[in-house]
Amino acid sequence: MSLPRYVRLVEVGPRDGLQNEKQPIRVTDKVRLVNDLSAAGLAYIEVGSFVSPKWVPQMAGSTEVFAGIERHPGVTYAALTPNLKGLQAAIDAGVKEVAVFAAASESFSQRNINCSIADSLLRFQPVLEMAQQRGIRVRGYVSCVLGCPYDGAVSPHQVAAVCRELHAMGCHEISLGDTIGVGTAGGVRQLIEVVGRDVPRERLAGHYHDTYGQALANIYASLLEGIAVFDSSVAGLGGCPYARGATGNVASEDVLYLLQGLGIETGVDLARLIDAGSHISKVLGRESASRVARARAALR
Ligand SMILES: CC(C)(COP(=O)([O-])OP(=O)([O-])OC[C@H]1O[C@@H](n2cnc3c(N)ncnc32)[C@H](O)[C@@H]1OP(=O)([O-])[O-])[C@@H](O)C(=O)NCCC(=O)NCCSC(=O)C[C@@](C)(O)CC(=O)[O-]
Repeated sequence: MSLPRYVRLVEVGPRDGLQNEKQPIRVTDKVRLVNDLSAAGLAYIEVGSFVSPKWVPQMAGSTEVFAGIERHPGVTYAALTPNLKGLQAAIDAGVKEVAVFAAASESFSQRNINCSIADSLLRFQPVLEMAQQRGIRVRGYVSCVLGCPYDGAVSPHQVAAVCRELHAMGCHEISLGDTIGVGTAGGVRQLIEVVGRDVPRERLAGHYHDTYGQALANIYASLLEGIAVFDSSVAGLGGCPYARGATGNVASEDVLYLLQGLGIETGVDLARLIDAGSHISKVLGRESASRVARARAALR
């Protein structure tokens, strides 16, 4: 299969990246990050999530973040909403695209959203219905598509079953989450081959954490399988609060460098993206996890 000419990058740094931070991060710093990312040309930014503050305290200020950001035409500013309460808060904050999040493994589902996979799908049904009535698009996530921190191996058929349900419910896109970054290129190709029988490949996205250093290889493998949407996190921010030892998503700068090398368009400016990552890394008091950002910094 030939490579796509254009790839859409879904920037998840402000949400997936920051949700795991223990230190308080000011709303103004989160707002600055989102604005820097849209200035860099990212057309899809996951700004925050409307979840229980007892479960993920760092996302508690999402309403304030949405109120503070500049909203540019053509840019999607999205949020996670696990239930109707979350959706209502997102609507009140003027959010136009939300995401529901399921898992392919039972234990992760219980730890992350306190219910079974089947119950989570039942809970998402009214979220999808209300969102559709309000003209809000819904993305679906499936976690642990290549392995679970509690249950171990996860079969592609388990993943396909959850993806099929989310797609049938009306999710316009399903993001395949390698939550603990254990996947390899071979496993990714097999996964897409199986899931692609139930959900068209143009409706799938890759969401790869870099815990085992495989994320870029997994993206390349996905490109070869016809996937053209990837989630990534500026400066490689992140980790998952319900997956011990998980690192951040693959760094957006590194993905962009890969795609530029393949001649694939994204609309994102690498220098401005590196600046955005450098600023938030300073705020957090640590070095960027992006290899490209570090290499460029060493040249200065
Ligand atoms: C789903 C629940 C709420 C169930 O949690 P629960 O305790 O079963 O829910 P509940 O309905 O019994 O409510 C308990 C309390 O939470 C409140 N509550 C209930 N809902 C909300 C809401 N939306 N916003 C704010 N508050 C809420 C509710 O009002 C109540 O408050 P109380 O009466 O005790 O004061 C909880 O488990 C939760 O919030 N989980 C979120 C976990 C999370 O955000 N994880 C990270 C995102 S997933 C991820 O990162 C993976 C991904 C997507 O990136 C892909 C990958 O890499 O795998």
